[in-house]
Amino acid sequence: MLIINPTAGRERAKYHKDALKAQLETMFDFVELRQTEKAGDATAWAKEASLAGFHAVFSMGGDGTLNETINGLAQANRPINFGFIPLGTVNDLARALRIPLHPEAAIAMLKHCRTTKVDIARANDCYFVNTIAAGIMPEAVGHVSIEQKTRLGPLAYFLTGIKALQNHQTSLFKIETDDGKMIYRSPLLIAMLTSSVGSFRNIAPQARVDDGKIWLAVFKDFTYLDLLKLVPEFLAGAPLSSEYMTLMTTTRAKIAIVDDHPLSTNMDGDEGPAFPLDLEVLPSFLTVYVPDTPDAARPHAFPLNIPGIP
Ligand SMILES: Nc1ncnc2c1ncn2[C@@H]1O[C@H](COP(=O)(O)OP(=O)(O)OP(=O)(O)O)[C@@H](O)[C@H]1O
Repeated sequence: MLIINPTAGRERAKYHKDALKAQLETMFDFVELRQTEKAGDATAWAKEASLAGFHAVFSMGGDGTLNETINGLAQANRPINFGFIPLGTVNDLARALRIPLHPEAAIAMLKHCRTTKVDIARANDCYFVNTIAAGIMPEAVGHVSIEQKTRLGPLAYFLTGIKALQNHQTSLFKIETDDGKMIYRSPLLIAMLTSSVGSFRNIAPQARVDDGKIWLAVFKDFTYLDLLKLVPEFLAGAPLSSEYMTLMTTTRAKIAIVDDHPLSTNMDGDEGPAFPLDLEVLPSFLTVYVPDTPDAARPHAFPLNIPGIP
């Protein structure tokens, strides 16, 4: 089954859907193409395909479409292959798996592909494949406009987030992991499964898509001087030091907000479930089509995130 979001990535799917279907017809006996009409379609159809015993589900769209499709596969909980053609602004999973960010190249990649295992995680009754984040920064990036995304690419999220961090709004988080209970006051908390977060690789560069771990970063409050020092280093690809965050790994986490200030979450780029969060990794749940090169699951070496350059 091929699920396409015709509105994703500034409606670019129409230019690529025929080539993708034709490529898939060389790989499978039968390809059913469906185009989403609303939120929830990709989840329902991926689940339907999985329960019906389809060999594979492919999706073409941004991170929202990817997340919806994965939720359908997780709800069905059957063995099935998964492939995707990125059309969005950030495309963290594609970056982490070295799937080309240009649709034509990603379709061509399917001529010489293999499958690899990828972890997903459950957050309450939803699933994610990249990140779940909470704090002033993810709340702000939820309001980035299509114009900003078009003009600046992933930098639109970064600049909006940095601006928001200057508000110094923090929350008191109670975190229970494999290592025990902790309390942190923090402006930003990110749980990650891959090394690519908002297209950057500085937070948990060691994370592997199949390491069976949730990487949890709890940030310290940033002063103006911290930001001045940090931003150029961050943009140049330097890993973030423990001076600015506590980084831990776990297979489960329960996270609650202790103070009264309500906070929403952002999951794979869209609004996520509400606190308290119950996180659990599902190791190697997905079997994903990736380039047939030995280093396919390694991160890109290129550290700078220049809009339009993968
Ligand atoms: N036909 C449709 N019309 C409007 N919205 C749709 C339609 N089909 C799906 N959607 C919704 O569009 C949302 C956004 O899609 P997606 O994130 O894939 O694209 P995008 O916003 O262009 O990508 P990015 O955020 O990475 O730039 C999805 O979460 C989905 O619920």
